[in-house]
Amino acid sequence: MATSSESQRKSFIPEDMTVGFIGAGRMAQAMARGLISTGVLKPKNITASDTDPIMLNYIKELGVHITEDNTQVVERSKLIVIAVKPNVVRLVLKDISRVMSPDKVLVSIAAGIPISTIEKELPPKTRVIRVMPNTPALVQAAASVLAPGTEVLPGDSELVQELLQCIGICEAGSEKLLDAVTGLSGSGPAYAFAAIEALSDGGVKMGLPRDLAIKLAAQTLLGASKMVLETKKHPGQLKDEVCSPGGTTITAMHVLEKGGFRGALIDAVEAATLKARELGSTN
Ligand SMILES: NC(=O)C1=CN([C@@H]2O[C@H](COP(=O)(O)OP(=O)(O)OC[C@H]3O[C@@H](n4cnc5c(N)ncnc54)[C@H](O)[C@@H]3O)[C@@H](O)[C@H]2O)C=CC1
Ligand SMILES: O=C(O)[C@@H]1CCC=N1
Repeated sequence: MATSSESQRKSFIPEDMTVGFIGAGRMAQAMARGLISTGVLKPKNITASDTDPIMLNYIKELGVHITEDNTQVVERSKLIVIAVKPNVVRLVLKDISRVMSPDKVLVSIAAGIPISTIEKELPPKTRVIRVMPNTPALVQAAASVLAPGTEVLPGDSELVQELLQCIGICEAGSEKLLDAVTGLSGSGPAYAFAAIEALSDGGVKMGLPRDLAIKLAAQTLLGASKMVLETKKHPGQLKDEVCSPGGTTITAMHVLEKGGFRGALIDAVEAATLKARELGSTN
């Protein structure tokens, strides 16, 4: 139950909040669907643009306004989310620069693209916030980190954080963290999906039906994640609590160690982080 101080906490999201997505692909669809299903945004207050009519048709199913004109998204929205691939960001910013005004907030979710690059393409005083979310936004389980630009006003970061907290967790951080956030939680759902698939392959190999194996693998990752978040115990301690002396789990952990399981995950996060940095310097 919410405490009285929580229920009285000021909301930064106005009743008539309007949000626009430039690029109506996977992330825009996940975020729009997540925000609509929590009830925090009305579909009529969302506008999405894309150069691909097929993507526009998908997102239209949510009841949002669609357009092929990126400037219309800006004109119709208080908060504009840049959700195109990193190599298209500059082009889009040039496209919308003449209609951006200081009463709007621009959020970029593009991997690697620094705030300074975004601010340079837009009129002075443009309020920019860079965010790294992830696809579980679709089911209100996103992990996001935001970093404010140089021109944000009091309340801007809080507004974006509150919106993102409607679809998961959102931490405020500094920009220097964002490439590593990309390598860990931005790309991380793919690592987890691969783990679920591989675990279920193991189950199938040992005789389980595929659908049961996938369900058990997914629920096991979900349950383990909830235990880390809710018990606040160190994951190493929780791992130890599963490992009975001389038992099945420690035997399997030995196999994982020999296979370089932890090293592979550390390498994966490092590689994705370095790639995010590279995207920032080449785009
Ligand atoms: N997919 C993911 O898990 C995550 C992606 N991101 C970032 O989000 C951004 C979008 O990624 P996705 O949604 O995966 O890509 P996507 O390819 O699914 O969507 C991008 C959309 O932009 C459209 N587009 C291309 N040029 C355009 C233009 N000039 N004007 C308007 N729309 C245009 C494309 O047709 C496409 O539908 C990227 O910058 C990525 O780094 C961030 C976090 C997670
Ligand atoms: O793979 C990518 O580049 C994007 C950024 C984070 C997740 N997907």
